[in-house]
Amino acid sequence: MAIAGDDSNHGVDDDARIARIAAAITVFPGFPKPGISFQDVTGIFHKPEVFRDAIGLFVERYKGKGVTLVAGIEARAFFFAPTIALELGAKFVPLRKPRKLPGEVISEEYSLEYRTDKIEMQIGAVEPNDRAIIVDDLIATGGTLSAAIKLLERAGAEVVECACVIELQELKGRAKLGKTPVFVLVETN
Ligand SMILES: O=P(O)(O)OC[C@H]1O[C@H](OP(=O)(O)OP(=O)(O)O)[C@H](O)[C@@H]1O
Ligand SMILES: Nc1ncnc2[nH]cnc12
Repeated sequence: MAIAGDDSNHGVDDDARIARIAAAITVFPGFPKPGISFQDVTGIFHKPEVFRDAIGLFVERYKGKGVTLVAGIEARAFFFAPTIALELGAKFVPLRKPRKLPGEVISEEYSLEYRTDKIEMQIGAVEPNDRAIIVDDLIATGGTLSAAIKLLERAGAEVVECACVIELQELKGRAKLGKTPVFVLVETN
């Protein structure tokens, strides 16, 4: 597993934090079905210092950038996104699987590595001047984040960037996200 390189802000302390995060990720070959090597982030939460490393790297990147909304995609982004939002003083907006959110919602369908799915968002959650980041644990084909960007933009928000812990580079998911940049901590195949 390679450690994601970044631009000028990337320091020795960042490398140490990213190395601890990479070491806490476990790969499960053949889960949830043959041919998939599942990248499991739950080990990050078994070590509070590593959880702090991950939250710190995201918060340091977005502090002072005028981010007003942090969206997180069900389910695994929910481990990270509310804490990042709290630290940034931004609102957290959950993007959920179908029929989980009450009230008026908008939805987007998408296909991913091993199935198709749909995500929904409550429309009252977003205001026209919101500057959003979208958090997820992992970008694979990019289908999920692409649908998430569409939801936020349909509701009038500006999506500043997507932020993920892991990128599966071989699947070239970033190419699906158009002009929206992606910041990742750990790159792998
Ligand atoms: O880039 P993509 O190909 O779209 O794949 C990435 C998405 O797949 C996983 O979620 P999943 O839909 O498996 O949901 P879960 O977190 O509920 O298991 C992962 O947490 C991302 O959200
Ligand atoms: N290989 C993978 N590991 C974990 N989550 C995923 N979502 C899509 N592909 C995945």
